[in-house]
Amino acid sequence: MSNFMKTRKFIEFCHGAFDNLPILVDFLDADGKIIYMNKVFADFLRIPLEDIIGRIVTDVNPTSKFMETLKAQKADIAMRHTFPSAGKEAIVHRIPIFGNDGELLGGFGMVVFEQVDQIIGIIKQYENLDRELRMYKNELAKINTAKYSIQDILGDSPAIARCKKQLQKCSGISLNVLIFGESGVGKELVAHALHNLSSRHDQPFVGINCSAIPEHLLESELFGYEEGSFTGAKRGGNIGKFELADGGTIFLDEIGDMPYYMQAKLLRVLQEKEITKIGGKNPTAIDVRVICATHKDLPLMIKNGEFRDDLYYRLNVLTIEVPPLRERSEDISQLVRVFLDSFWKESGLFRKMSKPAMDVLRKYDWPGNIRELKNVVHKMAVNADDTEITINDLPKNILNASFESDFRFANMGLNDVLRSIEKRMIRAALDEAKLNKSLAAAKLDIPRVTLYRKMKEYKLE
Ligand SMILES: Nc1ncnc2c1ncn2[C@@H]1O[C@H](COP(=O)(O)OP(=O)(O)OP(=O)(O)O)[C@@H](O)[C@H]1O
Repeated sequence: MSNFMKTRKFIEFCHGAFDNLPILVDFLDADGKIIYMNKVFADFLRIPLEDIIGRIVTDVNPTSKFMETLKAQKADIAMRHTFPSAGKEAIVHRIPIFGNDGELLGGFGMVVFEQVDQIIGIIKQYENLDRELRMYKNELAKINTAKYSIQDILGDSPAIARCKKQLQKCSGISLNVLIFGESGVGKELVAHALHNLSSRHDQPFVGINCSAIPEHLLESELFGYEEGSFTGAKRGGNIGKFELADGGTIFLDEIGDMPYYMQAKLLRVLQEKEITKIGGKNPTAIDVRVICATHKDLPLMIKNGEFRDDLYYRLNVLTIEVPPLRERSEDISQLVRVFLDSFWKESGLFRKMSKPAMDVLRKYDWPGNIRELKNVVHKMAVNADDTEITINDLPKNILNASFESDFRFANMGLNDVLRSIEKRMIRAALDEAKLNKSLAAAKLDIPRVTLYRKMKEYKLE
């Protein structure tokens, strides 16, 4: 072998292998004599090739450390080295070559980066990309977090206390959860709180509303797609919500609106614990807790052939029922107070609810639940002329419903009903006017003397 490196055959081999490569390469014999160098290396050194071959490496390049490498018989990998003739600092490999018996045959040299500035540039570019990536990851983490905790679920009524107790129980068990309840009762809030109470709280929480995504996009939203899997697919493909939620929780809101064929795909994901992107060949394992919510009657949907029973049984392991607001009217005053406080913070306008107005709100049966209550309170706060929101600021439908519910079963004649309404309105106006008769008369839009007469008549003095 020692002979072979010095043979013409070896030099011919080097010419064939390295002459046309754009990589800077040379070979030395065991004494440090350069036996081969390709032209790109000689050009880099700015020394004619014929003045290099056959000379000791330090004669060609006085700063060379190759003699030390040969002496130490140990490779120097990715070393910084200055080539004075080129006027450049480069990164080089110096590798000793050994024969079968372990004897030193020579050395192989290679310039990895011709200029250290190049790598510094590459490192800077990499650092910038890394910084950008971290920024996007942070942004993504901010989007994919559960915003609400159990403390945000207001109310102390027995109905909501039962719900919160069940929530706490479910949070400790890492199984899928189905949340059900009417629209606007706070199912999404419960899902957030459930994630925040669970052991996955520092992992992503990714929500998707199955009814808000067009049917043909739902699969790619959930599972992602590979590049070129359909016309209009983005370069590099797209990551799906399940993958985004890996390690954490996915919240599938309005699960009752998931198309039937997608229900089968979801069931497969729950069973196999892996997802396959659209256009992808290999499944990826995922560890995601699934929380679903619906206001629909899933057993009825199963009967009608609209929801898969196998998926239902898979999802229905742990359930939380969120009660409608009409079953927890004790909580209304607290909710109103908190909504008015947040309105104050947002708008700078201080408002409080008068007692008669609050009484009506408490009696109303709120088909739109807390969402409706929140909207109504905010609207009344905006429209009120004074800091106190009065009965006059109530939406007509709520006021009418309040009177209707009072008189529907009362078995009273029209005159009695009218008198009762009149008496109640006068009492409310007096309450709100803090017994200031002129103000109360103005509120009722009647002369003061009429108010006095009616107060006497209804014994409201
Ligand atoms: N217990 C609660 N305390 C405070 N705010 C609540 C409570 N429950 C619900 N809300 C508020 O009511 C609104 C509706 O809640 P949410 O969206 O969670 O209801 P939902 O049951 O998921 O409705 P849908 O079925 O229409 O999706 C939100 O603004 C939410 O912040």
